[in-house]
Amino acid sequence: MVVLSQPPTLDFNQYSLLRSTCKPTASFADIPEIDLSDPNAKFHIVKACEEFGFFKLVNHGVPVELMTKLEDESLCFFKLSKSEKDKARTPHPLGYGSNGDKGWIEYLLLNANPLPIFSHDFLCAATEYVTAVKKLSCEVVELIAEGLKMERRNAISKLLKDEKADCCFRVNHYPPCPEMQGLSGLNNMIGFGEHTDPQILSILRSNNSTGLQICLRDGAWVSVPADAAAFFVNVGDVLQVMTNGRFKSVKHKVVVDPNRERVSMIYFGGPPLSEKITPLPEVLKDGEESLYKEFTWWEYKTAAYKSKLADYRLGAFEKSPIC
Ligand SMILES: C=C1C[C@]23C[C@@]1(O)CC[C@H]2[C@@]12CC[C@H](O)[C@@](C)(C(=O)O1)[C@H]2[C@@H]3C(=O)O
Ligand SMILES: O=C(O)CCC(=O)C(=O)O
Ligand SMILES: [Fe+2]
Repeated sequence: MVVLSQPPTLDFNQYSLLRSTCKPTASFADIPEIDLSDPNAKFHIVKACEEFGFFKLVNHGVPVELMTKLEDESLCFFKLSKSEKDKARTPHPLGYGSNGDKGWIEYLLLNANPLPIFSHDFLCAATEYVTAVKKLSCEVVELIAEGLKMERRNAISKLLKDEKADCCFRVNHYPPCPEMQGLSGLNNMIGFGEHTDPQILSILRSNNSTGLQICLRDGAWVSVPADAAAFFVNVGDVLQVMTNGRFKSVKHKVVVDPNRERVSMIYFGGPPLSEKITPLPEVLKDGEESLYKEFTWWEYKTAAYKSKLADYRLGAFEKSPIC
């Protein structure tokens, strides 16, 4: 029998943390929208990665039923009792997790290469979804290579296609929060604190609830309008290094409306652990030097997992300027 879980409860510290850090933010209609069927998509993607480190992807070819099937399966999991869900807590960081220092969230974090056996129906839906999104992520980075006029169209995609590629997949659930609903003046709270994603790129899909916010170059936070049929793509820290800072890893966070349930599914495309991360030679102009020290993805990931969510993780890997 499936037992519905009790809504999570807030203690005083969590409550102050969640409410104190959010201010209302304007919805931002100018998020770059890339139509994958547009022959110039590659140039628009490069421009969006340079200006925002973020874009919306439409006409991507992934059937919406594949998305909703996994969303439904995920909700079946999150509706289980706490003790059932706790059975999916595996050694940190993978498996089921909740709240912690991130915000008002519970999640499943899975290794995408290959996906672990979980429940049969969840596994089928997740496998189908991850296969489609992985293919899409390779298409996107191949367009990036073309847009950057690189000879090796597969310079980045070969890392994601590698059998040892360190990719992971996450489903986030931001449950409605009854304790917040009754409080006047509070119509939003931190679901996932501000951070950048460490990998090459992330592909996100959410249900029709808003919540995702990105930080623009001038430091302003803007809210991304929800679109359950689209994907949203983030430049990650590794892609920032591979483009020698030409693309910026976008700072983002989730601020949720306590009256609405949000579900998001994110594929994080990372390279093999042993891969040396350096700027792609094709991206460097004559005489341009790398802004970063050489490191492997394993070294970066290890350091990232020791850091706090909001830390500027690339800082430790930047070369000090020569005066
Ligand atoms: C606090 C942390 C959570 C995180 C690992 C980290 O130490 C810093 C980066 C965080 C992040 C952000 C993007 C992804 O959601 C994630 C899975 C990742 O690879 O880096 C999370 C990590 C996590 O939740 O375990
Ligand atoms: O849940 C979301 O919409 C975004 C979550 C996120 O940024 C992450 O999991 O890294
Ligand atoms: Fe993220």
